[in-house]
Amino acid sequence: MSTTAEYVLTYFAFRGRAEHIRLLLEDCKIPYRQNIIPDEGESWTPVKARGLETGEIPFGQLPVLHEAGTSLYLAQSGAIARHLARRHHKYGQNELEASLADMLYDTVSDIRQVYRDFIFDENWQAKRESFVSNASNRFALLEKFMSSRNTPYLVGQDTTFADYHLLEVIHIIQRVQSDIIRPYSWLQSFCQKMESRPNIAEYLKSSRRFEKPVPLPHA
Ligand SMILES: N[C@@H](CCC(=O)N[C@@H](CS)C(=O)NCC(=O)O)C(=O)O
Repeated sequence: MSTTAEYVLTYFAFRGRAEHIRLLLEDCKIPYRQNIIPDEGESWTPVKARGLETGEIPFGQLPVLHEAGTSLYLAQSGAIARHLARRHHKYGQNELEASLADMLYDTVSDIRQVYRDFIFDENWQAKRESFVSNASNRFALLEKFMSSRNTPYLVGQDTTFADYHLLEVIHIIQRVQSDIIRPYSWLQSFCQKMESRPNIAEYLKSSRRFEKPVPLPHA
């Protein structure tokens, strides 16, 4: 990571909603600095209050991306991913590809939401089977869509911001069910391609990568 950071990404000490942004930054070798808030409790409360006051955390939630040398403090993980994608050529080659990237990003967000609902459910143990079945059905639909398109990445020959989101969502769901994408050959080959991109492979092994998706013992 460069010391002359172009971007500062503020988030907590876990993967959460920042991870696909980190993956994009890392894959594109975009200089950035992480401003890590140790937890969502004691250390966060004063940071949030100050961030709301100064406008540096505009809606009191993280992640926030700050562009060095500007007054831009961008909240909302989807807006941040799209902003970086526009700036760094990860939004497809034309309007049609951009729209496909949007659709697929939102489709992946829906799968992530199913995962979130499951892990934050106090009866998560009882709901494990139905979660796995729901997630697998959603992956099956994505597999069918992608098999008919037959591109190496979601939109085409190169990655878009949607691909980093999908990789992370597969990774977090594999922690619940390690063979979740075994029936799906496109998804398997996608994962292999993403994980073997040199900058991603290096990042996944690095100390910059947080192990936990969220700070829950079962996640
Ligand atoms: N829609 C927002 C949701 C952001 C969000 O829920 N952030 C959580 C962490 S994942 C947060 O900041 N929680 C602390 C709080 O709300 O005080 C996004 O995608 O960025």
